[in-house]
Amino acid sequence: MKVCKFGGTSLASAEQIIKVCDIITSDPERRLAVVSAPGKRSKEDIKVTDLLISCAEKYIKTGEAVNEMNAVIARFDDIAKGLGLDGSITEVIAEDMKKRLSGPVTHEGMFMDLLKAAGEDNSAKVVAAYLQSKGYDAKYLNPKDAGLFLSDEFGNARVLPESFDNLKALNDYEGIIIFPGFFGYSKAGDVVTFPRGGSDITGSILAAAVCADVYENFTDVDSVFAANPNIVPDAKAISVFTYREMRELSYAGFSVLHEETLEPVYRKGIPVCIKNTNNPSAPGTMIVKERGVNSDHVAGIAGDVGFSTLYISKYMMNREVGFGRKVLQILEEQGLSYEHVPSGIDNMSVVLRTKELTEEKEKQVIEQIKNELSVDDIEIVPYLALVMVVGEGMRHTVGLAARATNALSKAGVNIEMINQGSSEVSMMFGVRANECDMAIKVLYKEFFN
Ligand SMILES: Nc1ncnc2c1ncn2[C@@H]1O[C@H](COP(=O)(O)OP(=O)(O)O)[C@@H](O)[C@H]1O
Ligand SMILES: N[C@@H](CC(=O)OP(=O)(O)O)C(=O)O
Repeated sequence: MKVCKFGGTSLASAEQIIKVCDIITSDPERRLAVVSAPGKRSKEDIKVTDLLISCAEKYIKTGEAVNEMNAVIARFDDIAKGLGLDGSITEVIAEDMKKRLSGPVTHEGMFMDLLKAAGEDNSAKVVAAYLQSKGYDAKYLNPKDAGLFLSDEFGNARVLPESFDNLKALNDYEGIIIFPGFFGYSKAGDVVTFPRGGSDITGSILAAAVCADVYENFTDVDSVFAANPNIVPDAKAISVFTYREMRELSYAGFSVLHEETLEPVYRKGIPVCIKNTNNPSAPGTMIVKERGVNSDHVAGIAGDVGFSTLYISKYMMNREVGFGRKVLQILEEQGLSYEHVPSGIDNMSVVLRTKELTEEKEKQVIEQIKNELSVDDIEIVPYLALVMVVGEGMRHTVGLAARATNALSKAGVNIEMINQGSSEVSMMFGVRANECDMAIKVLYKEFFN
């Protein structure tokens, strides 16, 4: 069996959904399809998930969101009409939206997830209805009925291990299953979503659970390129990446695949193929366990903004047993996870995601570290970007770091931090956020031109 996932761009309009259904039905092995919420039809358009977030925010603030709800229903109605479906599917969606928007908000995170999930849930109902209207044996399946259980971390859920056993049964269904991505249910029965872009994760979980032959991830590009094509327009198309390379690159900014996608399929050794809904005959990019490493030492270059650095210095830090543990414990108490911890004899830097750092948490962390660890200096500096050079062949190649630093310095990009060694397949450079794109461009030129 092939598990295929279609992203928001592939579900954005009736025209796109017809392409999706043609792809599904063109191969009898494609029996399990995961769909996202309708995405942008043009650059200026708004994704349905973003409409739903605005709707939830308005309801939380004012207790009503009729206009926002109608905007969502109108998007689906437009699609249903374009697909030639009768009005009953729009009625189902309108009822569903009204139900989600009834009653008091007892928990904001929970309510937000309930609303966000409506995009994928109703998208799956529309796709299933269209396939049925064309005479196919297709059905919408709700994640609760399938047994997809998640942790109750609203907006940031992780799959619970028992889900894999539950979902195995999907193998036995003979028709086509249309499964909404992005959300599942907590053990208490509440809707919980993955982080944004998380329909990719749903697809990977299903592929692992049914031991699929391949997990096909359909998007709007012919392949994954060696750098983000929005930054390097003529970037080289890459035909094969390893799981490790793709994990590092998606962590660092290759938004084509969510960074948490690969874990379930990696464990089962299921290959992933990124393909284009608008050009399904193009071979796409394969992601596999191993690839032959030839002269392509560097496989890709990615970068992302949105990081902050906590700088701590204390004379003789190296002699203080437990110093690092105490710093990380203070972060843990504030519910903060860390990304990287480069250190020297008398200083330690901790890289954090800026979006996790509220003003209050920042104040608490600084005060606690000052009081409990008597440090000489401490500050949190925002606007850090991490740029990664990734490739399986890098560990066997001498001089790559020198080439990278040289290229950055020639372009006048100031390197704030370097981390090499914790991963055998990557080098990480911390640069100022406003120099991120420039760093990607010069590194691409150095290693690919
Ligand atoms: N290295 C890369 N290779 C290909 N696409 C990339 C890369 N980095 C970022 N992208 C972007 O990822 C987009 C596809 O991902 P996404 O917008 O999430 O699609 P979907 O709606 O299918 O989920 C592409 O249109 C492209 O702009
Ligand atoms: N619709 C959700 C989940 C998702 O995965 O979407 P997409 O496949 O369009 O990236 C979001 O916008 O975050």
